[in-house]
Amino acid sequence: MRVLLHGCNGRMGQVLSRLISGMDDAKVVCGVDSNIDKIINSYPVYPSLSEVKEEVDVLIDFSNHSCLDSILKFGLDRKVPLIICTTGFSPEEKQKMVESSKHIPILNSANMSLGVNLIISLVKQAAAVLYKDFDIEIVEKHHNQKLDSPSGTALSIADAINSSLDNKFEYKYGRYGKTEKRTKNEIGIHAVRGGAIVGEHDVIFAGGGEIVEISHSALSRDVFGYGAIRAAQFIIGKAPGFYSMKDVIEE
Ligand SMILES: NC(=O)C1=CN([C@@H]2O[C@H](COP(=O)(O)OP(=O)(O)OC[C@H]3O[C@@H](n4cnc5c(N)ncnc54)[C@H](OP(=O)(O)O)[C@@H]3O)[C@@H](O)[C@H]2O)C=CC1
Ligand SMILES: O=C(O)C1=N[C@H](C(=O)O)C[C@H](O)C1
Repeated sequence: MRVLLHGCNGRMGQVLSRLISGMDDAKVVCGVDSNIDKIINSYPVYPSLSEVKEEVDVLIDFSNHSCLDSILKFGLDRKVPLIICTTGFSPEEKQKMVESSKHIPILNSANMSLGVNLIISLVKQAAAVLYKDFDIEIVEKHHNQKLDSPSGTALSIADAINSSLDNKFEYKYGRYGKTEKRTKNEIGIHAVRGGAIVGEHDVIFAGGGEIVEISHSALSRDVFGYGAIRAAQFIIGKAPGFYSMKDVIEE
C-alpha cells in the first residue's frame, strides 16, 4: 500500500510515519505539510498537494480542517481514496465530503480507535434505556496544543445519541453565564485542555439515585495510528461512498 501522509510533520503524522516504517506491505511514499523545515523525513515532503508527483494508493490526513478543499481536489483529480481523520469541520465542510464521496471512496472519522467506536454503540444503547430519567453530559479532556473544541469525538458521541433519539436534544457547550436550570432535552458538552492528555471522553448519565458513566481513555496516539492504517487497508478498492470506522470494524 503506497501512502501519502497529509500533515506528515504533525503529532499524528509522525506516529503514522513510525508505524508504517515498521510494515512490510505499506510504505509512506511522500508527505505534505505546511511546516516542511521542522522534521527530516525518510520520504519527500511537499508544502502542498499540488506539488505531489508520486503515484499513491491512499491519502491519510491528520492536518487542519482548512485543508479540506485541496484534499478533495487531489482525491477527485487523481482518483485516490481519502482517509480524513482531521477534526473541527463545519457542517458545510462535512457536506462537501459527502458530495465528493459520490465519485471516490472517502472515510471520515473523528476517532480512529477501536475503543471509541465501541463506546459509540454502547452510549446509544444506554441512552435508549436511560434518557427519560437521566441527564446526559459529555466531558472531553485533551492536551494543551489542541486547536478545536469540543473534540470531534465528543460531537460524534453526542450526534450518535441524538440521532438514535429522534434528534430531540439541544447541545449546551459549557454553561458560563447561564441563569436557568438545566432542561431535560439538552446534552451538556464540556472541554478540558491541559498538559499532554492524549484524549479522554466520559459520557455521564446522571439520574436521581444513580449515575452511569461510559468512559474511554487513549493511553497513546498509536491507537489512532493503527486505526488509520486499518482504515486505509479497508478503503483501497472500495466503490465510491462515504465510509466510517463502523464499516471497517464490521467488515
Ligand atoms: N481521528 C482521530 O482519531 C484523530 C484526529 N486527530 C485530529 O487530527 C488533526 C491533527 O492532529 P495533530 O497531529 O495532533 O496536530 P498537529 O498540529 O500536531 O499536526 C498537524 C500538521 O498539519 C500541518 N498543517 C496545518 N495546516 C496545513 C495545511 N494547510 N497544509 C499542510 N499541512 C498543514 C501542521 O503544520 P503547522 O505546524 O505549520 O500548523 C502540522 O504539522 C487534528 O484535527 C486532530 O483533532 C488527532 C488525533 C486522532
Ligand atoms: O486532537 C487530538 O489530539 C485528538 N483529536 C480527536 C478529536 O477531536 O476527537 C481524537 C482524539 O481524541 C485526539
